[in-house]
Amino acid sequence: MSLNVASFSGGSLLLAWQLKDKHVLIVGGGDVASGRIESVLVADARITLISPSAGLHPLTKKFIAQSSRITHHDRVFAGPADLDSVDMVLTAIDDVAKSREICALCRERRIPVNVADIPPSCDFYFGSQIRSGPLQIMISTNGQGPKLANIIMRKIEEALPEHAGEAVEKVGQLRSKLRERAPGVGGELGKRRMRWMVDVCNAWDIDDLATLDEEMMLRLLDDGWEKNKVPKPVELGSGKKKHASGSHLPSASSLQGSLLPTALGFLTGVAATTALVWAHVAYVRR
Ligand SMILES: C[C@@]1(CC(=O)O)C2=NC(=C\c3[nH]c(c(CCC(=O)O)c3CC(=O)O)Cc3[nH]c(c(CC(=O)O)c3CCC(=O)O)/C=C3\N/C(=C\2)[C@@H](CCC(=O)O)[C@]3(C)CC(=O)O)/[C@H]1CCC(=O)O
Ligand SMILES: NC(=O)c1ccc[n+]([C@@H]2O[C@H](COP(=O)([O-])OP(=O)(O)OC[C@H]3O[C@@H](n4cnc5c(N)ncnc54)[C@H](O)[C@@H]3O)[C@@H](O)[C@H]2O)c1
Repeated sequence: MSLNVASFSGGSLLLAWQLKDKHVLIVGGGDVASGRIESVLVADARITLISPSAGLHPLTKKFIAQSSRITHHDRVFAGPADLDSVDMVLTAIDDVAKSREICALCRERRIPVNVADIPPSCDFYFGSQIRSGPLQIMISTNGQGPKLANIIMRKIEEALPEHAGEAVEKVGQLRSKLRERAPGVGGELGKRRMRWMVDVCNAWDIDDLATLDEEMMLRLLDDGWEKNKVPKPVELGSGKKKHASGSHLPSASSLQGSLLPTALGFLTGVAATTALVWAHVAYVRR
């Protein structure tokens, strides 16, 4: 097969950007900003939100009230000083000239910036998201069809194995236990560790991986890793157990119904929040 290097063009770099404890400035507090807050909170960033209180979306108000990681300034963007020690800027304001001005200030300072719905002022685009625990899927049309990204996301969501997120979580736990037994980076041990993990992932199907509990993981390591083989799920009792909950993958827009209540501790507000989320989702932007 020949390599067509000329076709390696016209896309964007897809990454899982690590924002933990980084400082993200969000300018604006409306409908679009509330979605940005959701995306950034789940990445454990610190958020400064600059937006007059009068224009805050109800969901934005809830986020401000319930997250200690958001600092809200009840005012408009004041200029370059607002960009001090900021790692990323997201603007979602109904003022195109001001948006472009903020973008220019960010670019002078080499701060990555996204200006909602103005592609030339974006260093990166948002996408349609599916999240289930550590499993994260982003659908991007590279600016060509955001609504289509949302439609394709729903189709992928339907096609995913029901317990994919749990399986990923369990594999993560198994890998960290394995690293305790076989620590270090690289070398022969590293190669053997990676080969064994690949074999486990190939030999076990996703639903079986999702049933791994503490005891099964220990047995898998004792009877598998230590003896350089991969026991079948049935040998460890998988397949006999039922999942505690038949969970369907939540989309990013239903995130408040799964991750954020735990993180923000607002169980009592779940019903109201869910209603807001649905209102947010149903909002027709054009
Ligand atoms: C995915 C999603 C993520 C998010 O924003 O969270 C997202 N837009 C979403 C929805 C949406 N946006 C628009 C509509 C109306 C229908 C339509 O126009 O198709 C709908 C549909 C709806 O609202 O239902 C209007 C729109 N959007 C942009 C422009 C400007 C332009 O195209 O020039 C215009 C036209 C303005 C005009 O006409 O004046 C630009 C961008 N929007 C992007 C992301 C980036 C590219 C992502 C990609 O290509 O995949 C990019 C480039 C920059 C950015 O904002 O990051 C989110 C769906 C989340 C979900 O629900 O799953
Ligand atoms: N939601 C939509 O229907 C939609 C669709 C396409 C494009 N957009 C674009 O996305 C952006 C945001 O949309 P939205 O629906 O969230 O708007 P919105 O009107 O609901 O919210 C705008 C927010 O920005 C704040 N704001 C305005 N000027 C500000 C400033 N100088 N400093 C700080 N805050 C300021 C307002 O107080 C408000 O909270 C706009 O550019 C809009 O044109 C929105």
